[in-house]
Amino acid sequence: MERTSNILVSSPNLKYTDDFIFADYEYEETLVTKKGDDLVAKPFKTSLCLRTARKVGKVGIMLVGWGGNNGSTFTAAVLANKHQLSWNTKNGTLQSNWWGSITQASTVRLGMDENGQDVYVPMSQLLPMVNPDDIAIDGWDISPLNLAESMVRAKVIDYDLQQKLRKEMATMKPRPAIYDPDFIAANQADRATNLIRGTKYEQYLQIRADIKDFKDRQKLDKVIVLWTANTERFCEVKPGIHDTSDNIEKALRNNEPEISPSTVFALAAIDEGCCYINGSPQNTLVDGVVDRAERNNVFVAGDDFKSGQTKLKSVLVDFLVSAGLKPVSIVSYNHLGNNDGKNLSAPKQFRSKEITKSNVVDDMVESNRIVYQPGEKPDHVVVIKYVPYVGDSKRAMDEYTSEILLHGTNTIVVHNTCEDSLLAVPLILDLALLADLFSRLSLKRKGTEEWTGLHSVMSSLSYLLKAPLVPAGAPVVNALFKQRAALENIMRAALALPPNHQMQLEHKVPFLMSDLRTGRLFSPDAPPTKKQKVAHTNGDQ
Ligand SMILES: NC(=O)c1ccc[n+]([C@@H]2O[C@H](COP(=O)([O-])OP(=O)(O)OC[C@H]3O[C@@H](n4cnc5c(N)ncnc54)[C@H](O)[C@@H]3O)[C@@H](O)[C@H]2O)c1
Ligand SMILES: O=P([O-])([O-])O[C@@H]1[C@@H](O)[C@H](O)[C@@H](O)[C@H](O)[C@@H]1O
Repeated sequence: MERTSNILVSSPNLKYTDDFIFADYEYEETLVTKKGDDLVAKPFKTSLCLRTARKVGKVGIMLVGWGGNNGSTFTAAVLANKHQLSWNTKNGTLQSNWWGSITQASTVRLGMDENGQDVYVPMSQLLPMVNPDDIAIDGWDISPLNLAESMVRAKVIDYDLQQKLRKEMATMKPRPAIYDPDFIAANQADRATNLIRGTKYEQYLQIRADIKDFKDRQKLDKVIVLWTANTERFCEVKPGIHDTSDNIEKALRNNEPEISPSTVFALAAIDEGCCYINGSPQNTLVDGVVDRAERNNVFVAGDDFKSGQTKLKSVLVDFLVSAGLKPVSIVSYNHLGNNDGKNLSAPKQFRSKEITKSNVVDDMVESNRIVYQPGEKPDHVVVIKYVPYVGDSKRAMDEYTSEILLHGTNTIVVHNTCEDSLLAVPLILDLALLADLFSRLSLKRKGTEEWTGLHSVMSSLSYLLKAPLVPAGAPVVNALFKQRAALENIMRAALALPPNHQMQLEHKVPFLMSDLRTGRLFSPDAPPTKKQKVAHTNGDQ
């Protein structure tokens, strides 16, 4: 698709200034209340104003775990696309791309043309977004290898492309990081030689200094800190320690053992005003961290990139349940041989991943009380095995068994082989770009003065995460296309455009079909044109 020209919305509800896009938007919902045996559905609307800052500024991403498969592959992908590199393989010459990134390689339905045909535009064109070529990258790793050495170790990028990237990536070296052997597998100890020594609080101060240093050196307007380091065991959440910002501050200063390295990174990022995103499954974002983020008006998001098996599961189960079928057994097995798989071969680290991979069907099951009794759930098993030989090429096998008409059964078996990092890296880009976009979005009730941002827990990013963190009391949505619709429609609202409802009545209702043909559909108040008069005379209503 050729790069479209700028999208301009022509509406009395939208105003462009040099600095902002202002949108008046009627947010509509339906309140359902139970009255005796009746469910009463009452539509309601809230008049909102949305404001999107147009100036994107210079954005930097600091990766925790920069030297890992994802971190090194992300860096390679940014540089390969920035320099528009091509490279030779046995299948011929290949060009760089961002396939798998919804911001860079997916489209959104903008509306329809005068013939009623859908018009799609790149998601990146809807609202001002960071250009991936302009991103500055830095980060930390407990391993001392520079990014070229890390890329070679990862064995993800084709050899010829590696050669074109090595020189520039060799100049990139991860900053020393926080290592606590109690939180990641013992088999990671041999790479843990690039460390910040001292107490947790001293380490916290060093991380803050690192962020400041990066921001100053690169003259950045914004830094996003994203965890793509090893999966940690869940921390044991303790009242008086993890529950409030003040308590976690005290615990940090007291060197509390149950404050994990990832939570130290999160607190440092938040206190430097940086959005913090958790790409792994552990419970980094405990209540005290969220409390801190809310007090500092900073965004957090997590947990665990939704890249492969789980992403497919959040589509398949949604399809089965919404089709009135009843998934009764789901088995997800995979083996892989990268360092992530090595770390996950330890029981406590696997348990973190098992949790995020298992909870993804809950909302879909809850949505259908016809096929499921209250509390009833499918059998659901997750298995991950470490097989060094296959490296980053994850082999996933899934079996979905559902009950169908008259208690028949249907079994779907899926086999999926992929370079796991090539699936995760586009999500890292999207998480960062969408976090930046939504941090430039403000809202207020129409007729009031005070603008406020979205909630600090950025649940709008849930499409990209296995176990979406949501504000207290909010429902967790895992169904992938509901998540995607939410993302698209929030972006449309910022342009004063209604949600995509997919009804296409102009192709289903004869008089609307006629209005479409005559052009009356687009200007119902205008005096009928000659075409419309003829249509009217011909009885086309
Ligand atoms: N498809 C995917 O690759 C995918 C999908 C979902 C989630 N994840 C998660 O993303 C994370 C990274 O995956 P990966 O394949 O890049 O793993 P990896 O093991 O290759 O990279 C992790 C890096 O983190 C470093 N590290 C460990 N502890 C650290 C710490 N405290 N501070 C700084 N660096 C530290 C390690 O040295 C390593 O270089 C894992 O937690 C994984 O579960 C990956
Ligand atoms: O995203 P997904 O394919 O469901 O889950 C993946 C697991 O199957 C894999 O074993 C693990 O190494 C990755 O980190 C990722 O979490």
